[in-house]
Amino acid sequence: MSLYYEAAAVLANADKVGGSLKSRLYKQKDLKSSPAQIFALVAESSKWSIVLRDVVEKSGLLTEEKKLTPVLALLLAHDLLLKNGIVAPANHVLKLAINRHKARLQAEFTKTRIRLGYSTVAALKEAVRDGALEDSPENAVRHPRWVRINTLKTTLAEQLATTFAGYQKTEDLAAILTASGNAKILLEDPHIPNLLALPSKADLSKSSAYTKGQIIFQDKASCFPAYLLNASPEDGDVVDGCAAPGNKTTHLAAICSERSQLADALAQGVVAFEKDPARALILKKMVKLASADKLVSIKASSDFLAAKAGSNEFANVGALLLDPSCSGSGIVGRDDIVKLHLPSASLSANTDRPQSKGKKRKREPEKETQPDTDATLQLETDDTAPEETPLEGKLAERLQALSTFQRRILEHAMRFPNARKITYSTCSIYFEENESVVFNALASTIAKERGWRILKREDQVEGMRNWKKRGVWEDGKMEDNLNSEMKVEALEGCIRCEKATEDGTMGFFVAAFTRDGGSRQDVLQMTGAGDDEDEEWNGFSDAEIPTPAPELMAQATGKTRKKKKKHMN
Ligand SMILES: C[S@@+](CC[C@H](N)C(=O)[O-])C[C@H]1O[C@@H](n2cnc3c(N)ncnc32)[C@H](O)[C@@H]1O
Repeated sequence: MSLYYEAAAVLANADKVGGSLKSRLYKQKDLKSSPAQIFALVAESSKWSIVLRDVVEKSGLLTEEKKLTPVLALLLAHDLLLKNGIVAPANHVLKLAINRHKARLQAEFTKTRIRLGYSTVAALKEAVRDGALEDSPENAVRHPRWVRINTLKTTLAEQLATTFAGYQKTEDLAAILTASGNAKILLEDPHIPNLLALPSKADLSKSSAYTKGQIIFQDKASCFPAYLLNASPEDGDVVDGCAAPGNKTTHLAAICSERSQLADALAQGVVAFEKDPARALILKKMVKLASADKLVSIKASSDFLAAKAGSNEFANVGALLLDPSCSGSGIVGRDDIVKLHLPSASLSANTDRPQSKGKKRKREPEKETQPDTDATLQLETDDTAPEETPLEGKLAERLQALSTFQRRILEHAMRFPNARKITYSTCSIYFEENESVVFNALASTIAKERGWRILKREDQVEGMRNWKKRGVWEDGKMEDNLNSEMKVEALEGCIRCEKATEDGTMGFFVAAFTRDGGSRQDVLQMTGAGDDEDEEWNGFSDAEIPTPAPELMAQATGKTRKKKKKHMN
């Protein structure tokens, strides 16, 4: 076997040896290539994969060379474009395949380099070496610094005239993505009101607007749920079921406050549940810093699943935002992993990536050498523990536990008798935690009894309606006895964000649910059955709860502000 086939097989974990890249390599006794050579190829290709993915896709290589898998294409493109060529005899099938596309690949490589803003190959190499293109917190190219203007304390106009005075406005996110950290350039987001994009290295943490809670660092995708929920004064109170550290809670409060001012109505209350006591403290600080404590009532150390939906306490709840614990797979990755951004055959040549609108993800026949159905293949480089369970097995079990919990949360929200709006979101890229939870919840007894349905794209607030990336379907992940028209409509209603793309977002998923009003008496009668079912739930492992981003913790644990009077209506 050639170096490339061997590397692809190790990545695919075809022999099911499990463990990290290094342990997989050193357990293979019959490798023709040296483990060090394979390791170097994989590690180097992984660093370049964010660039090479686009090059391979745009070249049309995968469409034309059916023998190549995404992993093989990436490894070969790496050696062809960045090394001294393919390590294989002249008539080797892989060498012949990649060499047929040499000119096109080189041209696409040049175009990608220029698009990324590097005038020379040496400059691009330096950026790749420094990890400047990766979707890490240090990312200089793919992830802007998103800044939400906290309208509970200030206005966009005020901030543009003060904190951002002298900044040049652009409508081109690419300009933000490629700007240096100290460039005074900003973009007013076209989808989310009161949201700005700045260069990723822009440091506003010492600005008075930040320390006063007038601006909040919040990823664009994370602003989708509160905006999509679109709660208005006539909806009554709003529940945030899984609230800490509180970004979405304070966003909700800001939206509710604005709407009530516009409607000249009393602002509705926001009830924020947080099960974890330590995180509830962070939530309290965040809410106070944002001056949301006038609207938000915090249920600290409270399990949302234990809330009696039919009780008088929640009789005025008309909308719920659910952002439960998830795998966090959409969040920026760790440093001790090799991460290959895989090209997709379906996105090859002349298609914008990624495009998933209501379509099945393509599974190529070479599935064997493509171990991960996601666009990114991640693998630890080193084993820190002697455990050797295959990663895929662990992941599948974890996803199963998470999706069961997430579905419980969502179905519990559907029991609130006067609720008419729900959003469900995760910062996960996995179908199991996203579309699968949505479809399973829609098929539940409670959803059918109460008439819950997905909020159609055409009925969503403008910015969300205009967002292009929608739900995806993955074959074989759940029973598919769905009416195809409804399935397409539901997927179209779901919203996805991908990380490390030109959109500048983290990996994220959100869907909204709605239902028409029924008689209040009817729905109250139904509530009893639902509450019994809730009691079976025995909680969820805290180990699954992702920790908040350091910047959030810093903001939350900063100086406390003067306490304002809290009230709920
Ligand atoms: C993904 S985080 C929420 C992030 C938050 N929405 C934000 O934007 O800042 C999930 C939170 O839900 C909490 N949680 C998990 N299960 C819960 C439950 N049953 N009831 C209340 N909170 C829960 C976790 O402790 C965690 O703080």
